[in-house]
Amino acid sequence: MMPSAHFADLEGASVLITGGGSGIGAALTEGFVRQGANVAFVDIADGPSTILADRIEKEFGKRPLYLKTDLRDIEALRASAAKAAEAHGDVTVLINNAAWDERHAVEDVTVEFWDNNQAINLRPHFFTAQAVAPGMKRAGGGSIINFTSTSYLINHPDMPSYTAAKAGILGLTKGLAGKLGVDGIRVNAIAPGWVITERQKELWVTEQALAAHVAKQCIKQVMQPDDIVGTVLFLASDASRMLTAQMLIVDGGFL
Ligand SMILES: NC(=O)c1ccc[n+]([C@@H]2O[C@H](COP(=O)([O-])OP(=O)(O)OC[C@H]3O[C@@H](n4cnc5c(N)ncnc54)[C@H](O)[C@@H]3O)[C@@H](O)[C@H]2O)c1
Repeated sequence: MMPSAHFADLEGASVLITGGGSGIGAALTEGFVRQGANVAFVDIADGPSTILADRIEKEFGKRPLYLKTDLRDIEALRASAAKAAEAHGDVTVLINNAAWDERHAVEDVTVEFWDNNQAINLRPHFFTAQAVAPGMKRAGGGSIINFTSTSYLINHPDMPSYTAAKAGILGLTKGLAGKLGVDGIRVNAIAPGWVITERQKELWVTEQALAAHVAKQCIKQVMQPDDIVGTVLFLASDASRMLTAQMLIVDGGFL
């Protein structure tokens, strides 16, 4: 369920989301459009991204700007960040959401696999921030929200390269927050628990694993992509004006 809250300062805000075409990112794209924000998103998945932009335009009369970009290509990513600012004004909300949660056995990991994994799961988070920071400074401030994951905290054994990147994102968040805070730029991380996207259903969900996971949550409900939106809106808005360098966990109270 989409959150009912309305944040007036997000109306007309220039928002850039990575991986905004499917999964949690798609819920974020819709969630920010619902607030009246001008959303640009980068993704590589043409089909879902175009279907999403069409649906949102039809439903809310406001089309998010889909910028096809492989975020492993930093020059292309920089160009897309510039296009978002051209279209909507200086980006004041950046959400680093895209990731690749491929499972991998320790013995199978090559240097190429490791580098490719980090090039999706960690490296873009720095370079998008670098790209939008001058515009945020010009605008008098901004909010950067980096997606990490509880998987690195709960002994998830099947994706060490991913969990290493997700732990790195917290270090990056704190490092950037310290540096960019003087310009009014806040940098926070959000760590979801298990959120049941279409991709999760296709690849990783089994009835047994999901039941066991939900049993450990205080709130015994399966988390949906929409359940992540409210916390991100809060972190983006001036409701969280003095909140920076933090990680908020949204996992239904997994114990
Ligand atoms: N779903 C979960 O259970 C869960 C749990 C913890 C953390 N997270 C985090 O939340 C965020 C969103 O997760 P999700 O499950 O919606 O992910 P997802 O894999 O379903 O979607 C990621 C999006 O990023 C895009 N993307 C992937 N590689 C790309 C590339 N090279 N260039 C451009 N775009 C690319 C994909 O096309 C997709 O639209 C991620 O950072 C993930 O690590 C998710």
